[in-house]
Amino acid sequence: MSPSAITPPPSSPTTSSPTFKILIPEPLSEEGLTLLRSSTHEVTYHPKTTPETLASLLPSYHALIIRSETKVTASLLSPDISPNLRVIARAGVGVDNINVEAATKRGIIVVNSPHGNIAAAAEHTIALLLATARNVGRADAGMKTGKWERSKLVGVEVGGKTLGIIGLGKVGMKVARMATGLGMKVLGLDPYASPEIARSAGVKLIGGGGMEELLKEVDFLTVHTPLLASTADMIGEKELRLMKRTARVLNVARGGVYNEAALLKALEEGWIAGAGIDVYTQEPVKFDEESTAARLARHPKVVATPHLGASTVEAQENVSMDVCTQVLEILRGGMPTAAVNAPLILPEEYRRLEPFVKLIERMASLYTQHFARKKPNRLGGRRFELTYHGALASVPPPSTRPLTAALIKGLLSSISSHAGRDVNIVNASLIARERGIAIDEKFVRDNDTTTSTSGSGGEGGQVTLRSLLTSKEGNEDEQEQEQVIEGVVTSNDIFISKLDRFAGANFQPEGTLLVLRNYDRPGKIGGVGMVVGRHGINIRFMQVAGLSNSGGGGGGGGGTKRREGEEVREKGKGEEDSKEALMILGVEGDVTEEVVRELTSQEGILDVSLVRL
Ligand SMILES: NC(=O)C1=CN([C@@H]2O[C@H](COP(=O)(O)OP(=O)(O)OC[C@H]3O[C@@H](n4cnc5c(N)ncnc54)[C@H](O)[C@@H]3O)[C@@H](O)[C@H]2O)C=CC1
Ligand SMILES: O=C(O)C(=O)COP(=O)(O)O
Repeated sequence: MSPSAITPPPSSPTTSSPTFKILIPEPLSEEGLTLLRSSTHEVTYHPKTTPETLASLLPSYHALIIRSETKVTASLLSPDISPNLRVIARAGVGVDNINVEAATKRGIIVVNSPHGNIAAAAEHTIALLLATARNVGRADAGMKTGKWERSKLVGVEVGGKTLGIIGLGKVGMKVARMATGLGMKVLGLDPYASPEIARSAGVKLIGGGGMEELLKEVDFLTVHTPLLASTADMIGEKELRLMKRTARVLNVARGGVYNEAALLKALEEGWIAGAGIDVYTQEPVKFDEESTAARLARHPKVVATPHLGASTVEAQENVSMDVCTQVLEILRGGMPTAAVNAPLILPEEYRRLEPFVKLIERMASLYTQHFARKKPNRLGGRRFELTYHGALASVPPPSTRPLTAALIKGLLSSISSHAGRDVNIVNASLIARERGIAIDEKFVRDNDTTTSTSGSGGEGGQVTLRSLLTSKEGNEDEQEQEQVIEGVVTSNDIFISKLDRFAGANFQPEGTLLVLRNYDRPGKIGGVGMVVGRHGINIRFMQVAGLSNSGGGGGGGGGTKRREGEEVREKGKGEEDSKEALMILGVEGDVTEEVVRELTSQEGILDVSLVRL
């Protein structure tokens, strides 16, 4: 996807293939590892890294790929321990082992694999359901020690029984469908579930406050919520006491959604009949410490597995590919498909926004380097208005966060004073607020403006970036009150069509540009050509833009490309001396301060900006 949506490599051009460092401190399936190793990045695979080693390794890494055992705490996310970190990828669903808030504050993107192991988790739940019902664990353990026990291990059938599911998300719904297939009656509790979808899966949705009703009725209970402050200890002593003495409970969600001490007591005192447990508050369970988790895992009425919900060959391939693909995409500046701390934007929507993201980022960077270069701290206290015309205005996207993030990123990328943080979709609005930059957006459905996108099919559009002072300062000259850049997306390319008061040129915002404001008099182009030629600088293109109100764009050639050495007809002969024009040169070579000084001292040149995009 986009080479410019999120974060460019530190001080390296986005066009090259940068090398970043990726750390994988937990087991990860080979498919994703192979993908990472085929990139230009440096991959460190240490599947048994201890927390201490992790802290010592992290400073030099840009990406961290983990599963459930690595705890990414706020202290690991402090700038001194992980100064370069830009993405944490969870090869699985649950992100309760990551301090997402601390990551967000630092603009670190957190991604996961929301679908990759869902089938595995649901199937494991059914495995525990049946194993718990039929004492499979104890029977197997007995056989291994030579015991042929039949009468002690009489189980119960699940067909015709009632299963209660708390949390009807991806895993919960899958479990529901499988359970109805086993002939079970399914009751569901989830304040955010869709009643239609639940009904279509044969689930009777219990209304809000229906926990008590559900607990009293079910023969089996399974929880499939994430571990959140609101779901921690959701099933405790009070809830377990409401259940039938013959009921069995399952936990393939997270240790902590059931209160472990209460569950142990319920099993020991016979308030419930059994449990199937895959996840614990302490992982790995420390058996030598006799923790509550260890006592539960050892309990004869418990079928215990060591967090195996996602441990199938297929699920591990899925999650590994999901997160490795996203990590590579993020490291090359693109959009993740499953960012936990960024607004969800569908890949097809992002593809549509991609050229606009690129255009706006370049427009904003041009803004800073052209208008604000002498006073970069003056970005704060300005209001930036993005006006979308054409396709984007006709069918506005569900989210313009990538566009506003591109604006902030472009504004700040050429100046280093944004506290060393990379700007991305995760932290852009926070950084803008901190810097006093206000952003407005407008959608203008006018047919006229789309004319500049002719030939672009339906996907073209025009964006106007207008910057206004929010407070008028005494010494501000008039030109600084309102500054404008207009850009155009055609189906294949992006162009700048207006810069400040000057229009008539259409230049591609890329590479090194020299933007010269001059009196529109003969001889200017020759003089400029001489200076750059003397310094061995090659001119890729030259365009001249005239005052936009001078009629017909007045831009000396209306955007006609001029190459070095070509005979060019100087514009403005006979016009008043005071009339200004803008000369835009795309150049290759070492444009030093000296070159800029020399150009500025040329007769009739009012102002020169060096812009690197
Ligand atoms: N044991 C394992 O290896 C695995 C465990 N998991 C765990 O399963 C959890 C669920 O995964 P998904 O189904 O993919 O998540 P999901 O986000 O699709 O579904 C979670 C559901 O819980 C509901 N919910 C949240 N708070 C609730 C509450 N207080 N009461 C009732 N419902 C509530 C939500 O509305 C949502 O529908 C994950 O967060 C993870 O912790 C997931 C995969 C493997
Ligand atoms: O995806 C999840 O939420 C899981 O719990 C899977 O954990 P794991 O990656 O197997 O350590």
